[in-house]
Amino acid sequence: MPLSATRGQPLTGRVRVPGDKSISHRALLLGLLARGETRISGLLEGEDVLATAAACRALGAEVTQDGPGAWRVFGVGVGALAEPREVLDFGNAGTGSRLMMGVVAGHGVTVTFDGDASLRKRPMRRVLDPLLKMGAEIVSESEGGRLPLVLRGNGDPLPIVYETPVPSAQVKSAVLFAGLNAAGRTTVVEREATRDHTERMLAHFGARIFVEPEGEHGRRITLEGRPNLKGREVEVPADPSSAAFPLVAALLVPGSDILIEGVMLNPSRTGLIKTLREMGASIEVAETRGHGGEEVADLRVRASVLHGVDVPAERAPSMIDEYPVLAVAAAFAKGETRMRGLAELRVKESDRLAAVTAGLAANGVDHRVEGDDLIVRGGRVRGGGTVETHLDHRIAMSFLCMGLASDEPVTVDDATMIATSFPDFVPLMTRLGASLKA
Ligand SMILES: O=C(O)C1=C[C@@H](OP(=O)(O)O)[C@@H](O)[C@H](O)C1
Ligand SMILES: C=C(OP(=O)(O)O)C(=O)O
Repeated sequence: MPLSATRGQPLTGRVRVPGDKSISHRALLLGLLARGETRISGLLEGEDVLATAAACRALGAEVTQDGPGAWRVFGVGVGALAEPREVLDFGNAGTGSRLMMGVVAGHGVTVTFDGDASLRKRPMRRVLDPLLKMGAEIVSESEGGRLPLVLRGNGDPLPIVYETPVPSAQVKSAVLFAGLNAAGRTTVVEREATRDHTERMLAHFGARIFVEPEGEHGRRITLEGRPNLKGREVEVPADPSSAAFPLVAALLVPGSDILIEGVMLNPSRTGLIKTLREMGASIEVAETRGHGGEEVADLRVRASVLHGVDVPAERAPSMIDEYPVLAVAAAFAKGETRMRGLAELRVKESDRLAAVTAGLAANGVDHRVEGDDLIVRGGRVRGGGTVETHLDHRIAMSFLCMGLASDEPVTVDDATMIATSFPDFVPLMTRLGASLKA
């Protein structure tokens, strides 16, 4: 399903983007692992999260939808998962599949994991390596530790101390979830702090978890095994990674002035806002308040003249999914933007470094890659190109934002994957005044 974006009127109005994807996956998983009822409001009903809901059902939870975003999970408790009869198909979702591998690894069940063509290409060894140390076994796997694979968990996993080799909240979370059923303390050390939603939610559900600083940018997280998790209420705040699209579009389309309501501002997720402000973006943060254990605020965004900046590598974990849309912003910024340390972009839903550079090239944007750095020379954007999305929602949405401000329209070859994380992207952007057409 191709989709094109055309330059038009300024974007105006007030919108609310859907619930945070990372928190939505975790709310369902903790619901499964807690005893009793977990009530979730604001759940992201994107395909990635719905796949996790189906997997939780297959492992024994009762998962029901009461209304839009309102879900209930009757969990089985740590140690009591049922062995699923069917293959767990996680579709496009790295987070759902990898976090669930952690859950399964700490239980005496054997589970087949699969996903779409994109997920089948993504590396799973980074998660499997620590899980094997904890006593899980790989019954079968595809080449290079990829899906489809069969994982046999261990009902008495070993508590380990694990230093993550790459900054990854998914790896950290998988180890902590496996450690839930271990008799003892599981510790994860990360040299660069990544999003901390798992830690916050484990504490919310009643686990004992301790977080200490480690080195200059890292953390040491220790979880006491075999907690008695109890069902809780979870309010999912609006996803800053989804807010990034209307936000950048409003900065780029002259005359725009929009308000994005209640966006989560967890510091482990706000690298994009910080960077855009350094570039000269007008982003006002108002009505800061608490919501579901997170800070949220309304963001007023006005069209701005941007200039290039140097984005340090240590900021990457706090904006890892936002580089495609930052590259689009950089294409319109005066001068050079250097984004450092983007190696992890190569193993997302697509090779995002390759997909972004191909999209920039197709639309006449001057850029180069040096090692793991992407350098974009911005200014006026010609547009007129067709961008291959490679089953990647963020590539699709980022380049549609480009087309809203470029001289010629920008087309993405396939917009279907947008439904994985932001099902109402097109109607929401259209309400703001964007011209998006099939
Ligand atoms: O834990 C999470 O919810 C996520 C962690 C990040 O992946 P990595 O752990 O691979 O960095 C991020 O890219 C992904 O969209 C969501
Ligand atoms: C990388 C992403 O998600 P996941 O790893 O869950 O597929 C993303 O949403 O940008």
